[in-house]
Amino acid sequence: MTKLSVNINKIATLRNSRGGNNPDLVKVALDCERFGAQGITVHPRPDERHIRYQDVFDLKAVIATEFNIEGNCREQKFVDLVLANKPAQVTLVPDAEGQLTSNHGWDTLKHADYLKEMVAVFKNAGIRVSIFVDPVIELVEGALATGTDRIELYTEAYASHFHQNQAQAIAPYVKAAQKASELGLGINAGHDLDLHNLKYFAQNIPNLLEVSIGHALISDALYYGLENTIQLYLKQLS
Ligand SMILES: CC(=O)[C@@H](O)[C@H](O)COP(=O)(O)O
Ligand SMILES: NCC(=O)COP(=O)(O)O
Repeated sequence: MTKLSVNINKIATLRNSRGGNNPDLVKVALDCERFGAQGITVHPRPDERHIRYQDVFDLKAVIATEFNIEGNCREQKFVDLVLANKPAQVTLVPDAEGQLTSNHGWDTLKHADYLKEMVAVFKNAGIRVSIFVDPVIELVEGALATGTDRIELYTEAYASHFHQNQAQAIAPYVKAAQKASELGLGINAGHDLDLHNLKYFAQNIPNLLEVSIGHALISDALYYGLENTIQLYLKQLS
């Protein structure tokens, strides 16, 4: 079964736009769980433009499903935040300073020693680790050498090519996932997954453990409502 983790960054973006507590991030997270989401994902960024560091503490205190914190482990503040909260999973993303959104995975070969060190820091604290990677066989092999439990396949390229040629768009992901499975790595995926492209992805990627979805899901909720939207996404995964 593939778990749906709802990324609630966009709820925090909306809240922050007026400075108050509407919408209430913690309430939305609890509602996502109540409506069937099997996890909550946040991706705090150093400028706290959406998720604030305090949000992570507030969420950790109440979340009953899987809590996944994504971010840049080169920021000491991020490392401290994760270690203080001990989520079920940390996803290491190589964010550049000030970037709009995540736009690449880790070069697990070039940064092998550094990643090995960071994976050990989190695993020693009992936190499952996932490394964000592009769908490239050599990078999946590089991930194995870091000691990570899982990889998260960066799906932007799949999503952007899906409407032109589905088979071509998914081909590198199938190969990367087959390699990961062969090596015993767990497989997550995310970025720009939506109601159009999710089913095909989930049907074609072997052993897909989890998808984290934010932007499209929260946008769809404007039309369908949050409860219906979560059900629609779960249906794509069933
Ligand atoms: C790693 C990933 O693909 C998502 O977490 C994405 O980066 C969301 O971050 P933003 O909401 O800041 O775009
Ligand atoms: N890890 C990907 C994620 O959490 C959500 O990305 P997106 O759906 O907002 O593109």
